[in-house]
Amino acid sequence: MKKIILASQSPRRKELLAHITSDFEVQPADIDETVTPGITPEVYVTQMAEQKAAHIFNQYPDHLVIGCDTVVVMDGEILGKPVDKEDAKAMLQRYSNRTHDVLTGLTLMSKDKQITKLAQASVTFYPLDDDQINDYVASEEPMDKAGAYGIQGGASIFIKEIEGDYYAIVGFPVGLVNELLKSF
Ligand SMILES: Cc1cn([C@H]2C[C@H](O)[C@@H](COP(=O)(O)OP(=O)(O)OP(=O)(O)O)O2)c(=O)[nH]c1=O
Repeated sequence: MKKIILASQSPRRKELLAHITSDFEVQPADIDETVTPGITPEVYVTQMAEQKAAHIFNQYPDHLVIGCDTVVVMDGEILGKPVDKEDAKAMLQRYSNRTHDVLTGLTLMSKDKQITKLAQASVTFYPLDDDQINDYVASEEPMDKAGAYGIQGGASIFIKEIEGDYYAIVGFPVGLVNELLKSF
């Protein structure tokens, strides 16, 4: 198999890819992640994954590049990383006692082949009160995460139910990546 490059700055993605192989490099892809008005969440995450992969593939055309992008979708609205703590609080208030979706777009790109897939999950939160939200936001954990929470961390106690791929929520659908790599 070709040498793998993970086009990501995310420590979670690196840790999860290491369950498949230790033989890979990491090269973060700095792309414009502005949301075009009217774009659907599905198109947005898959386009972002493709653009991250393409950005690094253009520099390393002999490698197999993996790009991912994760967003939360609430009432049809795309929620990325919070811009500040107030934004994080507002997002968490919206999840209280409700269900939202998390989408991860995934692209595998090499000279011979390109595959893009969508992985997703529905997540239901318990009711959250202001103290819980304030404490969680004060921990800083929400700030580098899509939708302002980390299911694998402090937000684990907020979760009532999950349907779908847990690893799509964490940002790297590792089982799906493993399956797709078999055809490269
Ligand atoms: C909802 C959720 C998101 N996240 C993370 C996964 C992603 O790292 C991040 C979503 O932001 P992304 O923009 O998808 O990724 P990133 O900026 O962290 O890394 P890169 O673009 O370089 O690949 O949110 C969690 O870790 N846990 C969660 O429960």
